[in-house]
Amino acid sequence: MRPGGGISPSFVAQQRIRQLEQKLRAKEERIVVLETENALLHLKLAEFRGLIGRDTNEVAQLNFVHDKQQNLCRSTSSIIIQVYGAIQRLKRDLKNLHAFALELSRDFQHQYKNSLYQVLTAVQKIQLQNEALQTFQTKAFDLKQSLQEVNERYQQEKQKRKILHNSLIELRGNIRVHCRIRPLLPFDTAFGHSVSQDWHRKLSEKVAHATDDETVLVKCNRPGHTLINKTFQFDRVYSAAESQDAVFADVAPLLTSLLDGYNVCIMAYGQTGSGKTYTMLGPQSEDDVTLSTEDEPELGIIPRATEEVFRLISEKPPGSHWVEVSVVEVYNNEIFDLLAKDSCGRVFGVKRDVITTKEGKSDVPLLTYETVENALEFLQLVDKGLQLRVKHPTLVHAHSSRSHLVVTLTITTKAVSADSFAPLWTDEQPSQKLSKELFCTFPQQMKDDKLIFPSRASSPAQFESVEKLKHIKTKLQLVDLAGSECVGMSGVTGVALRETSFINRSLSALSDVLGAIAEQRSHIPYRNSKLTHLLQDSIGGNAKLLVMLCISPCQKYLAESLQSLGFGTRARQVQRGQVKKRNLPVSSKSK
Ligand SMILES: Nc1ncnc2c1ncn2[C@@H]1O[C@H](COP(=O)(O)OP(=O)(O)OP(=O)(O)O)[C@@H](O)[C@H]1O
Repeated sequence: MRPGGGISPSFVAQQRIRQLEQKLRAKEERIVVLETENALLHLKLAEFRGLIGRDTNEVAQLNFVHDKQQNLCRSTSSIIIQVYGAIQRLKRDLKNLHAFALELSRDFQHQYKNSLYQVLTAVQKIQLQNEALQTFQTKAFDLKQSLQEVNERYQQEKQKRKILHNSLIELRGNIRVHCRIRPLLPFDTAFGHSVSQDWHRKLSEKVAHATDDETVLVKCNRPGHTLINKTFQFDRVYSAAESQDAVFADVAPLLTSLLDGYNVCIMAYGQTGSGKTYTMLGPQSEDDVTLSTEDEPELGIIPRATEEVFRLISEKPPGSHWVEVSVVEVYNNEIFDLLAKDSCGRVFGVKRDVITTKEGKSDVPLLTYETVENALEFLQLVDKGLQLRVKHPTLVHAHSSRSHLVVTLTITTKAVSADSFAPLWTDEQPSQKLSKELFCTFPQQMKDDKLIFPSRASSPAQFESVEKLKHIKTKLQLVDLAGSECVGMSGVTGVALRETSFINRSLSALSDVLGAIAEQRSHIPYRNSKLTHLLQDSIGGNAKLLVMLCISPCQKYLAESLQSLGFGTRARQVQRGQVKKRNLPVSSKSK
């Protein structure tokens, strides 16, 4: 301190120095502390560095792991994204599916309802139908019963019809004569130059007329004689205008008799060129004898009758009837089989003979019979036969048939036990129907011929053997006779004259047979000619004969026409007796 009390500068400086020194010491202490702390920190730093060194590895490892995890994370998240996408899609699909399922379910329910409704409607319908069915069944039963009654009545009526039909035919006569006057044709007016105009006119004049359905008027105006009108009565007379249809309409009922068990013969008689072949077969052209079904309205009796026979058979039980055909010509009193074939299958006329069997029937041994199923097959066969038929030109016309043509249809009917049919039509076997049919058709024969067997055939085989036992045969003989003529008119000489002589002789034998039948002579001279011998079963007491007289209308043929009308009148006088049905069943082999 400074005397006077004031503080010297040195003191202050000292003070200051001391303070500074104190500060310095404090700083140094602080430095020591800090250095210590620094050393400690270095230590710690070293320690930490060591630690850091270790941690760096760990960090590297961790980094590696981290990277890996990050990679994993990345791939996982892409998978997650994919899975998410898939889930989204799945969700969408599921949603669609659900919607679809809902739709389906709605549809199903709708359909189910519809089906249920339909089933219910169907059930209702079925119930209604069942009721209707029951009503129908009741009605059917009633109808069945009335049908049965109607059937029974039908059978009775059928029997009555047959009886009436046959009575009618019998009333008309078992030998019926029809007369057909053909139109005037160009060859009727063809004369040589030697004939004067006057004669020409006279000879062409029409002298035969149909005055009504049963009468022929002939104006006989012969030179040097007074005019006489002659009338002839027949069962039916056809004028020139009448068609083949009209002619056949009167023939057809005879065919019903054929299936009723009678032999039937239809023959055309008349002079050369009078229309016999036209009436029996139909028109035939110059060089073709073919029977054509195309020209139907013109077809003659033979094709029409065959058609009708097959139609009638079609109404019978199937297989109960069959038809065989033979075609023969009688030429110069010899029989020729026109269906016989040579080894190459060609047809050629083979001479045959006619005999009388033990049963008194006529038979032609070795004659060819062809089974036919229909009219067409028949026509084809007849056509073949016709190609062989002998024809020569005469003064009357160019295609005169010089032989008698006999076409025979043999109808065989199976005869079976009559007691083998059931009482009802329904549920019966065809064979039973057949036996019933046969019993209705041939009641008398089946009884007379003891075709009713003691007991019902118990097995089909037995029945079959029974069926094979008996056959009933009936014959339809269709005859186109050769022309009856005066030798002068036909203008023939030599071989042709001999033919004409044979023709006339056989026609005269036919007339004699009809005359003997008319006079009820005990002996009928069937065997006087091959023609009558051949036709024996179809003319006479047990058969129905239709003679179709064919007449040329003009004066030129007056003599021949009168001769034919005389023949017809004689045939018509044959006593009209009861005809017996054929009652002898014959074995199928005897032909
Ligand atoms: N009703 C008729 N209508 C039309 N033409 C007919 C008639 N009748 C016969 N004819 C014709 O007269 C000609 C002679 O007839 P057809 O050949 O049938 O006589 P035919 O009596 O059989 O003679 P033949 O005995 O000489 O064989 C034939 O051309 C035939 O077509």
